[in-house]
Amino acid sequence: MQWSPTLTLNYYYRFHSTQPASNAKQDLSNDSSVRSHLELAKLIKKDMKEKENKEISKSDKKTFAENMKTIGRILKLGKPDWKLFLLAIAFILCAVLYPTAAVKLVGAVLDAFNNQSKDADGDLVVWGHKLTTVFAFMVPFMCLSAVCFWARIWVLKVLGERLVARLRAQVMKSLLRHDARFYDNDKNKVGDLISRLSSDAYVVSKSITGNLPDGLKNLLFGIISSYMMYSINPMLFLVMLCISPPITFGSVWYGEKIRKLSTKLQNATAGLTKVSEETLNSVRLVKAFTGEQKELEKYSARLRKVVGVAKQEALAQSNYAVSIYTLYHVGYLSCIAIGVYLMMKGTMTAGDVVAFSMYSEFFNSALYSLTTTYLELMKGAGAGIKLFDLMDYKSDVPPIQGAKTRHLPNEIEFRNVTFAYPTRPTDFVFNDCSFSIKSSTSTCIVAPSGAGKSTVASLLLRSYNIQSGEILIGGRNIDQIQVRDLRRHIIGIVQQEPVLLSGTILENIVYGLTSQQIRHLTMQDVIAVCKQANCHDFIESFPEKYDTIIGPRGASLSGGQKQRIAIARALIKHPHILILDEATSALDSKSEALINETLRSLTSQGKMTIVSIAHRLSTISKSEFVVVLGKNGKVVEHGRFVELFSNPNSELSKLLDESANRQDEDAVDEDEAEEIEQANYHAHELERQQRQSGELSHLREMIDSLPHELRSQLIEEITEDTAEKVERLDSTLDKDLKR
Ligand SMILES: Nc1ncnc2c1ncn2[C@@H]1O[C@H](COP(=O)(O)OP(=O)(O)OP(=O)(O)O)[C@@H](O)[C@H]1O
Repeated sequence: MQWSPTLTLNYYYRFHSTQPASNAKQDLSNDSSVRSHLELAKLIKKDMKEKENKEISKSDKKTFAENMKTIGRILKLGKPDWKLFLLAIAFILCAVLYPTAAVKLVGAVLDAFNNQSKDADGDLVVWGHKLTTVFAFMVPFMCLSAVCFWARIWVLKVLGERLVARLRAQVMKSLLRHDARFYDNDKNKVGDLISRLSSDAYVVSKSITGNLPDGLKNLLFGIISSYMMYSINPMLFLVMLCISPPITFGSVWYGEKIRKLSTKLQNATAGLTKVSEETLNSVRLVKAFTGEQKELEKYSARLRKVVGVAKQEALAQSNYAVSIYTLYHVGYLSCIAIGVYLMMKGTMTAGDVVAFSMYSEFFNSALYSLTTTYLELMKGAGAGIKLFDLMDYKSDVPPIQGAKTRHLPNEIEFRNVTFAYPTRPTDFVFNDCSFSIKSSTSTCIVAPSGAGKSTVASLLLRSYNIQSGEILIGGRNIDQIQVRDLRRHIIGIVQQEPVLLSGTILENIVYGLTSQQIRHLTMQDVIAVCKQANCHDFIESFPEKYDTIIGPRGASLSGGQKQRIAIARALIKHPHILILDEATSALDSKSEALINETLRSLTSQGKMTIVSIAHRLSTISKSEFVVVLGKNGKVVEHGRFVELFSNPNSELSKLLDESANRQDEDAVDEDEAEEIEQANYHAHELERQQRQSGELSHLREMIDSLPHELRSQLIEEITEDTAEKVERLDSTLDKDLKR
């Protein structure tokens, strides 16, 4: 089926019509055009996104109790700072008292002025004191309030940063403890996790340290101004109370809508971070495949989404603000109107009306802010739930459970192991698989691509739990050994694509050692290991030698140099078992031979069992034993390399023949191509020669057909030079034909 815009429309229509989505997907999947399959990929991603959104909206519907529980958990994180928190509250109290007293003073001064209450010196008397005395008290009070205001902001900022640091540290700690299953999950992409650690932690901290004290301040404002209004005029206060609830309920209802939109915005921003993170991490690949435009389009699509949600949020926020503003001023104006009416009736003084209206403003704004506080708290709780979800994940492989073990005999046994990756639970990589590896030997795992060689390494490191069977090291089931000890003291690994961390070469080499081990280590020890790994010479050739900074992920080193440092990093741990997963694939034959010599001497001294994973015959042949895995998840052959290799019917020979044939086929293809090229050249030359000789004979025929005299005359006229030219042409033709 050819792809066409009509087809796209068709599928679009189907997706938005009653036709089941699975049918459209099926059609696309059966289609042979690449565009259909790319379209299918888009639909699959869309499905995944929808699923994710459903989960988000489910988590949005957390109950009030759950949210409160989360807030309690967040507050617990701030426990070490409770004294600082109390201090902040004291500052808030002090900062609140001054403005409420100032309002009272305004009313009192107005009334004193209206009533002309003066003392014998003719000075205005307020609250039984001269106005100057009252001001002499109010000015330092105001200064103290300003200091408290400043201190409140400072203390809360510090509190917030400490809380967010504690939260981030705890999340990071849990993330580092999670097993491979967690990271295999598509939900836990690195970009998402980074976004959780940065923005969600910030939202939590802001909602607790910013909102909780603000809420407290507004609560105090609300209580004090209610009391003041009640004391000025209880009836007017009751009227106020009738107007205020709509503000409260309106705020809560609309605020909830805004909260949902801002969660949506947070998620859209997280998506943007994810895309940019992936693109920038693979920037070399993007450039090599000129994928800049594609990446920019992906990023722009995400940006458009963010702007779209931000627009919705902006609209909701302006609607919210204008409704609150209207309600708020309706309350305020009604209060003034009733106050003036009461003043005219003589039941209230002008000072009381002014003070009451100012208190009502405090009251309303406190009520409004309290609803915002509530919503922000809920937002913080939402972000907190996501962070606590990350922290609460239960690893299948807890790092510190099991017996502490530092020394074990080096033999390995896979006993009836059945295993499928958690993300593909029905696709069994091993099915009742058994083999054993003798102590202090070197064994190579050989298998067709995708048959599970690297999975053997993952299972030995206990990155995953197996479904059934046992994996034994030195006769002990590895699920009874503490994972941390297993990885720290028993197994050393050099991975297919060794990852180095930013820092110096030395830091990378000693990365796997504990601080105690480093304390007893000398530079001579490091150099000895680096010589074994054949990396000492090139490290010494750098100006900063072992203190050379190697850039992020070892960017300033070649693939082979990285591999050798990774080998040194594994060897320096003196592991009982060394796993080499295509560990020497980037090395030249000289370096590989040197390293193999080191490994041979380590195994012959009985210090180490080596399990290597390789494709190349040169690497496989260095191992004493070979385990051949089949595609059926079982071992198809196991034995000494020499014996299996010398037997042409062995599975190993067949596997190696297959790959050799593949190489031969490639070579045959190259020969064929050369032959075709040569044949084309000959054909072309022949054609040219025929054309030339054809033209010549035609000329001869023309000359022969001329009358005798004319022919002689023409021949005379043709100079010797021309004859020579013809001769030369003839001889060239002869040469060409001979060639
Ligand atoms: N994290 C994972 N989640 C799900 N499936 C996985 C995961 N890692 C590997 N697989 C699948 O498990 C199977 C075995 O993979 P493995 O990497 O062990 O093969 P391999 O023999 O080392 O292959 P190669 O020689 O190509 O490196 C493959 O089908 C692979 O797609």
